[in-house]
Amino acid sequence: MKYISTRGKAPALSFGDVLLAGLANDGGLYVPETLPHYSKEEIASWANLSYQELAFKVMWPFVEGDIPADAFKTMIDDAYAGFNHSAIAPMVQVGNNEWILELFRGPTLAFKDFALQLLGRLMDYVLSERKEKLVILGATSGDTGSAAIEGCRHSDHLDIFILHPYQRVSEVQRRQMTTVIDNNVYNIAVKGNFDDCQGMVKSSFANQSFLKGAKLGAVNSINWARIMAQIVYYFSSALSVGAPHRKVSFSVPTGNFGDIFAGYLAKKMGLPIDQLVVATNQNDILHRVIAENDMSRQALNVTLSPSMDIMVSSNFERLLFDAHNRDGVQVDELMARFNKGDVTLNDKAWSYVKEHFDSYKVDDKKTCEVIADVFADTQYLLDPHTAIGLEAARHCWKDKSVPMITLATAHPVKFPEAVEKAGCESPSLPEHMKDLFERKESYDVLDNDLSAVQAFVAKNI
Ligand SMILES: Cc1ncc(COP(=O)(O)O)c(C=O)c1O
Ligand SMILES: N[C@@H](CCOP(=O)(O)O)C(=O)O
Repeated sequence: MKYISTRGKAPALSFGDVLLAGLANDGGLYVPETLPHYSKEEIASWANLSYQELAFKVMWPFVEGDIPADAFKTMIDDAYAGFNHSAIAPMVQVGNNEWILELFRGPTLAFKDFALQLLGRLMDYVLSERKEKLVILGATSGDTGSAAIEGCRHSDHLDIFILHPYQRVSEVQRRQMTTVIDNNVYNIAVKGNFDDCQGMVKSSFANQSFLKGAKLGAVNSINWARIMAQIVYYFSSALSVGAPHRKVSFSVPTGNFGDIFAGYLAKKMGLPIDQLVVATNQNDILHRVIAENDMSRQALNVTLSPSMDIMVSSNFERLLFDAHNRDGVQVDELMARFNKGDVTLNDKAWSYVKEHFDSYKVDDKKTCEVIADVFADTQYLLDPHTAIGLEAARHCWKDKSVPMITLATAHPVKFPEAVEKAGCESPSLPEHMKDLFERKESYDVLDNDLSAVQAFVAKNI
């Protein structure tokens, strides 16, 4: 499988090269040149597979040629061995035809584990084959950081630097990152917001001279392998409620547009998806562009769903590439305009976006109400991101005979502030995190300044 850049100027690469490259050297994001497509019969034949077997079926075409089948199977088995439910991504019913897909059963209690447990192993495999090392620079609004650290910390081939916005992640999220005291793990709190952190990561890819010859790698969803691993649970959950013999809809709490983009790809690969609902918090650029064709950048709000406090949604560029007939020149020009301020899409591109996505925005007050109401009705405790997803699902759901699956992207224990504001009791930490608040923390606080961050990285590799 070859991968091409959304801006059309970078060379086409194989899976192994894309995995290590992260961002394309023209500033674009890598996407598969072509997608595999599965017939209804073939998808139906996967109904009784384990999650791991299904993962192999779905992802194999993307890695074939670069990773041997047996090695890939072992990586998949190892990646999901640490999940605390045998179904890996179990489903819970919260209403008539209304489902929650629990994606927080991995070691760091967020959906990021699905991809990052695998990504660390894939990188390790490819780097050891090539006898190379990689410097990982990642940005997090709270969850990617700990999942990436957990996925990469045991590697001899990786040094990992994670930027999080100072005082803007929950305490549980921060401690999950900063209490990992390994020689190859560095946490940096940047006095800025997530977009600042992500901007620094992208600028560092554009000019890597500060690394003095070392190579930079990505763990954010700009890395194609992140998206690839997230496609699997759309298939597993849809199969469990009767697809492909019936349609299924999904509602996805959305920030960087990676998770829902994986759902869009599942649809293009043959999964009969009726609706894909983009659920946002007050940082609603994605809702505005889908509903009103308004892609203007506004100030970032601090919300009770901090992992979605994102204005520059990296993966939206991957969708824009399809919406512009995969013309990198148009995407390059559009992104240049976006970086200067606001942008509207041409009618054709906007129609494409609207054809595939519905959207809804939920504020903090409503988020708390949903957590409280669902708990009162079902005794099921939602995290604030999932609550936004569920509210958006209920608002946008067009055909109630089609099962609606809301992705539960994190465990509520990570967000006690929202849970308590909703009048619920925060659950206790799971056994493997019981002593999280007693563990020693280590992190550096740096100004919102690219050269300070790059100097820190250069000094520590
Ligand atoms: C808990 C949680 N929900 C939702 C999201 C949004 O996912 P995405 O950025 O893939 O849209 C994130 C972070 O990205 C998250 O950590
Ligand atoms: N919500 C994320 C932000 C980074 O998104 P990513 O999916 O591109 O890694 C987080 O929690 O860190």
